[in-house]
Amino acid sequence: MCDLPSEPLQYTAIDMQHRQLNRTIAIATGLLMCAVYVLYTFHACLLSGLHRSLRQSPSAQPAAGGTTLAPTTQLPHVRILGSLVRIVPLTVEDGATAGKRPPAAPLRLVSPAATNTTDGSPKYRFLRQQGLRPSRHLPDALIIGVKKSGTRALLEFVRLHPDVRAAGCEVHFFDRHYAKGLAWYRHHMPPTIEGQITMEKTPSYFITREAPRRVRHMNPATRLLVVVRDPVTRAISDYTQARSKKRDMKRFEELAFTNGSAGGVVDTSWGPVRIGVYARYLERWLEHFPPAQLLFVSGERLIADPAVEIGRVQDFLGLKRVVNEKHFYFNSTKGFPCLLKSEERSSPHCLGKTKGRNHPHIDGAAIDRLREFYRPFNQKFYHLTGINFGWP
Ligand SMILES: Nc1ncnc2c1ncn2[C@@H]1O[C@H](COP(=O)(O)OS(=O)(=O)O)[C@@H](OP(=O)(O)O)[C@H]1O
Repeated sequence: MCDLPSEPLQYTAIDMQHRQLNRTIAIATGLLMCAVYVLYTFHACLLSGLHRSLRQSPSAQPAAGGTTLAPTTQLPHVRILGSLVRIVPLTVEDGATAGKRPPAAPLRLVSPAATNTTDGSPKYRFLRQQGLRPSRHLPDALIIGVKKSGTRALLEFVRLHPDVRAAGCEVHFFDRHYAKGLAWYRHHMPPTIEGQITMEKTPSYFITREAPRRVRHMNPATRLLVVVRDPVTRAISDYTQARSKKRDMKRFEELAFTNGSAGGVVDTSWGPVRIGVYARYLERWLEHFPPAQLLFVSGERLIADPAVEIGRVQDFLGLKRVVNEKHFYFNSTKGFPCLLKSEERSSPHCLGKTKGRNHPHIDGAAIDRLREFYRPFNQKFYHLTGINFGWP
């Protein structure tokens, strides 16, 4: 056990009293600060609640309607296709609540021939919420042909334009389904909003005898796009497609010439050969449409320089040049221009595998003979169109 001096013992007792006092003061200060904080928070809540109820009071509501949305005048406006559009929050669903909204003025003058879409996809719901009423219209422009010349590429490229909407598949109205009537045809068109043009492509229209008259009957102002390609490569492409469906097909040379070889007469009754006599079909179209209503697109240039051809197409359709070289890249594996993105896909992609097939080897003499056969028809076609396509 150790002995401690008495003075140090006395000092420790005083020190403990001081410490006790300090602790009491610290606790009291803490309590005071808490009380001040609680009072402040309560006050702030009270003020913001008052402010909210003032904003929701009837005098602050828009005159028409009585919607729970912010007053109409406070909604942001944006310009879409040259029209001022009120932006309504997307969270408001169609139905009872939306029905209370003040009616938005339709921006499209819907023609009596148009059918309102019932498409419930988010895109159209969004447009309806903006007061835009998408509706289906008969085509303003048609890609009428020519089969295997690049018609799909042309359609996919031109529909990159935001003001173009196109039927995805070939509708075959003017050749196979004409009896079903224009209402049937219109129903196959995509919904559009004001300022957008409707397009469709069916390459067999070009060679359908009744098609020019029927298209004119639908609308004499219809713009017609014709993609053309060297008729010899077109014939081989046509044959390649047919052969892909029928494995035991005869060789190209056997079908293209009456005696089965290049030494014989060109068999113009065979579809792949006959279709390449473009001038013959064009003359029929020119009986019903003025030349200014037709645009001829080079299938070769559509591959070599798609932006240039699409530039011409946009001008012809009266569209701003939006689709340009920035939309394309050349895919060296495929050997064709492909798209960086499209309406359907946001990643780079090429046309399907049925476009840009490998062609079978065709005897050189057969090709020469076919070139010779087409030459006068090509000249006539150049004369009718005023364009020298430069086919060999
Ligand atoms: N970018 C691009 N990608 C792939 N293919 C392209 C492209 N541009 C033009 N082409 C050429 O289009 C040819 C097919 O023509 P169509 O689309 O008119 O064919 S169809 O009539 O609709 O069946 C197709 O013919 P084939 O090469 O014989 O397959 C192509 O040569």
